Formats: sequence, C-alpha cells, structure tokens
Amino acid sequence: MLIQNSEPRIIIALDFPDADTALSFVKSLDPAQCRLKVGFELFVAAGPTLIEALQTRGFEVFLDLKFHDIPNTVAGACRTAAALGVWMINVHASGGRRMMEAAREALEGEGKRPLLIAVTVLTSMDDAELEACGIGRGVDGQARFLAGLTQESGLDGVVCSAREAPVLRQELGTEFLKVTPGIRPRGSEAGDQKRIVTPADAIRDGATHLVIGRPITRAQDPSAVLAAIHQELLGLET
Ligand SMILES: O=C(O)c1cc(=O)[nH]c(=O)n1[C@@H]1O[C@H](COP(=O)(O)O)[C@@H](O)[C@H]1O
Repeated sequence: MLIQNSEPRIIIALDFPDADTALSFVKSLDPAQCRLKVGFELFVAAGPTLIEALQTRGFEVFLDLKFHDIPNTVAGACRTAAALGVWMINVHASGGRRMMEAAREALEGEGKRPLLIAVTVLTSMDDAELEACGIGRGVDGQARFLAGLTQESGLDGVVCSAREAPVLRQELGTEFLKVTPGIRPRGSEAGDQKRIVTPADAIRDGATHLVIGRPITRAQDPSAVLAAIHQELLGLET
C-alpha cells in the first residue's frame, strides 16, 4: 500500500464522550491535514450517524473497534463497518489466522473496501504486563510474531508501537502499513501509554501513520499543535 506524499499521515483520536463535543472539536480541523479515529467511547455514544457527519465534512474515518471474536462474528462486523464507508477498520491479531482471514474475505467484493489492519500488542503494555498475561517472549517478540501472522492472513497492516516499526519494516516491507499510537511530542505527558515515541522519530523509524489523541485533543490550541507536528515532519515525508 503506497503512501502518497500528499496523504495525511496524522490520525487524530476523537476519544470524546458524545457527538456534540466531537463535532465542535473538528470544526477547527482541515480534512487535508488529518484523518479522524472513532473508537469505543464515541461510537457507543454516537454510532453510525456521527461517522456519516464526519465523512460529510470531508474527513476520512478510521473506525477503531478492535474486533476480537469468533470468525463468523468478526466477518459480519467487518461487513457492517465497511457499509459505513469508512477508510480503515481493525481487529485484534490475537484473534488468530482464521479470524483475520474471515475478516479479509468479508470485505472482498465491497465496492469501496476499507483498509483492514490488526492490533499487535497494545502500546499501553510492557514486557512485565505481557508476561503477567502468560506471554513470555516480550513485547518485541510478540509484536513481530503477530505482525507476521497478520501479513500471512492477507491484511493491509498492523497497529503497533513505533518502537517496533524498524524491525517490522525490515521483515514485512514498507508497503505493509504500520499505524502507530503512543505518539508524544517532546514534553507532553505519557498518560497510560508505556511505549511512546515522538512524531518525527516514529516516521523515521518506519511508521506509515501516526495516531495522536490527547496531545492534540486536550491542547489549548489543537490546530497549533497539529501544525507544529506537521512542521516537525516536513522533509521526513519521502
Ligand atoms: O488501536 C488503536 O488505535 C490503539 C492501539 C494501541 O495499541 N494503543 C492505542 O493507544 N490505541 C489508540 O490510540 C489512541 C491513543 O490516544 P492518546 O494516548 O490520547 O494519544 C487511543 O484512542 C487508543 O485507543
């Protein structure tokens, strides 16, 4: 999947509790400068109507519902999500090969197919937390393993930390998408994120898209923060 130079690489996470707050926030944003991510909190509150409202305003939407269930259920959810006309959807890679293949097959034949990616290891986790879940190969090993499984299952890319992006670029190529949350401009608070990286380092390391929430959504002047990040990335977008 080739990334166009003109393509907005920043995806703003709209983690807001309701449609009014989200729509008033996006008023100051330009669809040419960013895409938008709608996750559980906002989708549970505002649903498909909000997705349509954002798309009508010209934004491409990443519907981040991280499906993780039996193959038949996930396939149905992906089909329904695709019908909303969104740009990108995701599943959990740990749902396994059959689940991911069912998700991909469900999208075949859709007129406008969304990109389908899989979450590897959440950026809020570190080696110790993974170990406590019974996974002893560490974050790097697990992310590499699940990213490989994702590519073999025919998906378009993964959600991972930018810390894992260099090795995934080397092993899986530049066209396999690496969508990286846990992005923190220098000086901003990590919050609940453990594996954080600055925007410029993430792009240098091979991230194809950056997911950024609180550093922009909680800023006094969100557009200024977005513009500063674009400035930081100038010249890196090859
Ligand atoms: O799938 C995601 O988008 C995701 C995966 C992951 O491993 N870590 C992660 O933080 N996210 C999402 O990325 C966003 C990060 O937001 P901030 O931490 O506020 O920048 C949130 O909406 C998370 O749900």
